[in-house]
Amino acid sequence: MEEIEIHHLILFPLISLILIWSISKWLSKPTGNKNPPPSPPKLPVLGNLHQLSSLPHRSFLSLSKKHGPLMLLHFGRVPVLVASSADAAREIMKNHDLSFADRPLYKAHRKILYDGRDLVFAPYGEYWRQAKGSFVLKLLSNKRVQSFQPIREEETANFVKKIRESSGSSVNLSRMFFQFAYDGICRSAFGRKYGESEKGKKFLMLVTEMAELLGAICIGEFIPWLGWIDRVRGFDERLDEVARGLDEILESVIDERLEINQEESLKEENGDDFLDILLEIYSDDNGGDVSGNRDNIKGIILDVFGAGSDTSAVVLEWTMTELLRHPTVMEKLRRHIKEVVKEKRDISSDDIEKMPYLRAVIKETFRCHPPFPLLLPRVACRDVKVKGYDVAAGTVAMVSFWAIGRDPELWDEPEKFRPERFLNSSIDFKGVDFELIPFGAGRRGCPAITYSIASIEFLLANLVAKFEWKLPNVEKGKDLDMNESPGITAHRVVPLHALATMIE
Ligand code: HEM
Repeated sequence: MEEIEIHHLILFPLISLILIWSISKWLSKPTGNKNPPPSPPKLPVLGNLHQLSSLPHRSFLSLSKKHGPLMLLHFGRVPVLVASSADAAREIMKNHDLSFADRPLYKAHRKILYDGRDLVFAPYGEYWRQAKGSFVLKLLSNKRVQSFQPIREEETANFVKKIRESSGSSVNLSRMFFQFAYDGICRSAFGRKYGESEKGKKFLMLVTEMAELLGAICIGEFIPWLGWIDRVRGFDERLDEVARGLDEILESVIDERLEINQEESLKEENGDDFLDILLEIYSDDNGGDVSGNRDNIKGIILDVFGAGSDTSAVVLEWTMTELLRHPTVMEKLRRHIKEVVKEKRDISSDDIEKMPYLRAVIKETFRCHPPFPLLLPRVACRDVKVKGYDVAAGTVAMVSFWAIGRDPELWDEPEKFRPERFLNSSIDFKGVDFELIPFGAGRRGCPAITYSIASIEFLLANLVAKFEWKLPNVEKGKDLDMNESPGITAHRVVPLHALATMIE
């Protein structure tokens, strides 16, 4: 009896080891590509996952220095093409845009974003085409962006008031920027802020969690037989909870709105926010009934919050960080704004158009601190040849704008924050110049450039023109912590605190 038990003790682990080794050999066998892009050596099962830190854009940059601007990694069983130069980005997002027009749809996206019935993660096809068309022409047309100017003005005035009231004491600018961006999105999407209500607080918490979950690495996605780890560590449960919580709130917001819209007089008062426009778009085919399209409406509203609030806050946070570290740039920007505004008390949106130095400061912030260091992933929907290399259908493509912004072949002294580099340059961030693509490019490019830039520039111009800014005592004399946090968007790891004094 004892002999048999000892036998089992040795035999079972041995067989398991042989099994794991064979499976890993099978999983990591070459894909049959004739001429794949250069790859760092990979481990069985893990592929190159062990070479990624919690900040993958930094790991990609150092790997690309060894393996080149177009390299093929493996996240478990998933091949991942990483582009780290403007030239390689152009190949993916322009020359082969159609071949890379899909996005990977992981478990988190499927659960939270209604199986990709949003826009950001919608599979490329007819549904995506229609949703993108509506987004560009109806939700975010130039006319619509202009119609939001009163919201921008009010929210900026609220911000300025809060800073004035806390004059002389240190404020947490990172938190304030996030609230500012979230309130602006809430008003554009729902026509009102839900901020102080129970529903509002819960929604904000869930939206924050959603961003975290959508950016998290879920091991089962790359190594399916390790999927149980996601269950054991509670990831799957959190996904279910967040998806359920968001859905309940959005359902109640839609019901409320449908009720209000039945009362014609109240509908007028409410005006056309994103929700009204989406209800109109998605009821066209059904003679006023949206019941079959509720998931599309909810998915797109979640895109607006997911893609909209965090990103603008990150740009504001890093721009103020760099201005505080570079007082001469801050002073030059202040003089520039004053020259345009002259003796007027209030800055108008027309004034902003005449401030090229403000635009240059924001471009330089994008270059140094892109909100999405790796943009958003794409997927090859067919086999494709990129710069002579064979890339198989199903390969995930990641464009490292983080690396492009630091490329010494493109930028003189890339490590320096110098907005002047954009003053006599035609380089813009609209997706044509691949040196500067914080909003991506091509058919899956961001549809909200004008909308985002309008509120970012308006707030910044006001903050710089109306206040003198300083770092709190504790930060003086030592440089700020410039590290970014892990996750899909790159926040400051340490929130930015600053002191403001009103300029009379
Ligand atoms: C500073 C602010 C923002 C930045 C830096 C940014 C950046 C990006 C990037 C990098 C992409 C992927 C592009 C690609 O694959 O080529 C994207 C897509 C997208 N963004 Fe933005 N975004 C911002 C604000 C917003 C806002 C405010 C909204 C909504 C109101 C929004 C909605 C979207 C949508 C719907 C897509 C998906 C487009 C598609 O897949 O066809 N973004 N954004």
